Amino acid sequence: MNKNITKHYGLISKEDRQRKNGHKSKIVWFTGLSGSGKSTLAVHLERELFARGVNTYILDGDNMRLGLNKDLKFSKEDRKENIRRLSEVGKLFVDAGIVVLVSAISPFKKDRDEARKIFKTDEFIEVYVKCSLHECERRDPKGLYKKARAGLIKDFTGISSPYEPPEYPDLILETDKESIKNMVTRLIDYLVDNGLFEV
Ligand SMILES: Nc1ncnc2c1ncn2[C@@H]1O[C@H](COP(=O)(O)OS(=O)(=O)O)[C@@H](OP(=O)(O)O)[C@H]1O
Ligand SMILES: Nc1ncnc2c1ncn2[C@@H]1O[C@H](COP(=O)(O)OP(=O)(O)O)[C@@H](O)[C@H]1O
Repeated sequence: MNKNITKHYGLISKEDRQRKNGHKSKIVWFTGLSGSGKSTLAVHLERELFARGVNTYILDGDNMRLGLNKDLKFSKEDRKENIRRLSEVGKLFVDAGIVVLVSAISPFKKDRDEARKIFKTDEFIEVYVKCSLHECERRDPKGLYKKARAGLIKDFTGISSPYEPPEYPDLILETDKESIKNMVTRLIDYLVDNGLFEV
């Protein structure tokens, strides 16, 4: 921390923005294996929230790695930095009054816990997108498991790099057992029951 840096405060607060928007701002953090269904759930949840007048934005690991995070690879250190940046960008969105949906493998518990720490308790919702490796590999929507098994991708999560499941996620969605529609309904119910529209 540079002691010569001073924080500046605006005249409009996060709470002012939430009141104007008619909803709280939150970060919904989807974690799970590649192919578990994080992006699919995020886009379907966004559509349902949008239909209810909620201001949303998706931060997708893959997409962020095409821009802001293009200097990062998949070592443990780079994944840590990836998650740190996603959480910091997510915090800016939450400050701006948005419900931000993060879709990132985020395989390490410590990195997810660090991300959670920079938010208020009820702002950060960890969603474990649970799906067996066998099923993710069967889906293989981008053909990456096939490449990883052939040794063409190093440090591939689930194959040659670990995934640490969350111990106490706020929600568990089992995408090899439940329909997308049901899971999105559960997500919306969770958000509403936890005060999304109470501003
Ligand atoms: N080695 C390796 N391991 C895992 N994933 C890989 C790898 N190389 C490329 N990809 C593609 O990158 C996407 C994961 O990026 P993330 O930013 O979500 O990863 S992480 O949170 O930093 O672990 C991931 O996207 P999803 O399949 O949507 O999860 C893959 O498309
Ligand atoms: N119940 C389900 N929930 C989410 N995705 C599912 C489900 N059933 C099948 N799928 C499919 O699994 C794949 C998941 O891919 P994706 O959403 O890109 O995962 P991730 O973002 O975790 O890598 C998609 O092709 C999706 O259509």
